[in-house]
Amino acid sequence: MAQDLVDGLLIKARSHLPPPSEPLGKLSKRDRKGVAVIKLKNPPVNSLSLEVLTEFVISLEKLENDKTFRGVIVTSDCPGIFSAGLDLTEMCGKSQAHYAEFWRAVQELWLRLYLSNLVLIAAINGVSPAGGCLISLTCDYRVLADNPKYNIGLNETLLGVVAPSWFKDTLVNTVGHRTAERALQLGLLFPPAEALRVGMVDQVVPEDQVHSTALSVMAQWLAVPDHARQLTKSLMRKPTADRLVKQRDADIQYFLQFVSRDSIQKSLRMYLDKLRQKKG
Ligand SMILES: CCCCCCC/C=C/C(=O)SCCNC(=O)CCNC(=O)[C@H](O)C(C)(C)COP(=O)(O)OP(=O)(O)OC[C@H]1O[C@@H](n2cnc3c(N)ncnc32)[C@H](O)[C@@H]1OP(=O)(O)O
Repeated sequence: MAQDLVDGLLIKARSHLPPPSEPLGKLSKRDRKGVAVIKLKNPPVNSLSLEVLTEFVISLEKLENDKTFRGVIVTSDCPGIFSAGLDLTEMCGKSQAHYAEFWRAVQELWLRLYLSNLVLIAAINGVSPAGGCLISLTCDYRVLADNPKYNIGLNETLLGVVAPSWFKDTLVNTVGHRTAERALQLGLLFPPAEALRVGMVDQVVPEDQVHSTALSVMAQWLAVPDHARQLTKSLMRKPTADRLVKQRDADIQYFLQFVSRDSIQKSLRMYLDKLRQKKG
């Protein structure tokens, strides 16, 4: 893989342009070695369309297979928005085959991220609801920019849908059962200070320090021998991932049934209309 990936890897919805070079902060070259940056770029809100999900998986797979890389910083190229979560238009008015393909892609990205051998650090530089939050929760460490607008959480119930069991498991594994239960039932989106208090994120820092902090944290995680850290990560996470692996097809069937219901289609459409009308 091209060496310039060390400096940045843009995931774009409609382009496969080579990544622009990006300064990697104050760390020395040695510290930066082996660290790639995945910047989500699907304006206006970095929604996770089928195309973005697929490109994300391909990029991760390439990085996993390239032994030059030991860590990835996941961040956003859209100002103020880490990711608006799953692309709601992929779940509205489409065919069963499309829903199945979309959901398999969501599963695949989660599995890739959650079980990645790489150190993944989320540099959360914007609002991060639902699927956006899930991406950050799969990372090994989360740094959130201190901006009151940058809420983070699994707000699915507010859309009238249910976060799947593996979304729930990812949250429980991060914040514990009681906090997860309350957050999931109420669809809570936490502002930075609250997100830190409940353990949804590991650090809150001024906005201009998110990237440099992510790099410092990365250096600490990369100081641990890879094989020991990777096996420990697997020990912690594989039981959760295996629960989905064992019932992937059933999970897709459940999603198909759920998303095809008239009541769910109505809820999703109303939510999208509300977003669109917000502009006035
Ligand atoms: C058994 C399984 C059941 C199903 C489980 C499904 C699990 C679901 C997971 C999800 O991730 S669902 C998505 C949840 N996401 C949200 O609730 C976020 C919604 N968006 C927002 O709150 C805001 O857009 C924002 C992210 C805070 C940004 O606000 P801003 O004011 O900057 O932009 P907007 O004007 O609101 O949006 C611009 C543009 O983008 C469209 N849009 C926003 N979010 C999405 C999305 N998730 N998917 C598709 N499109 C989205 C929005 O409608 C606007 O469109 P236009 O009006 O420009 O056409």
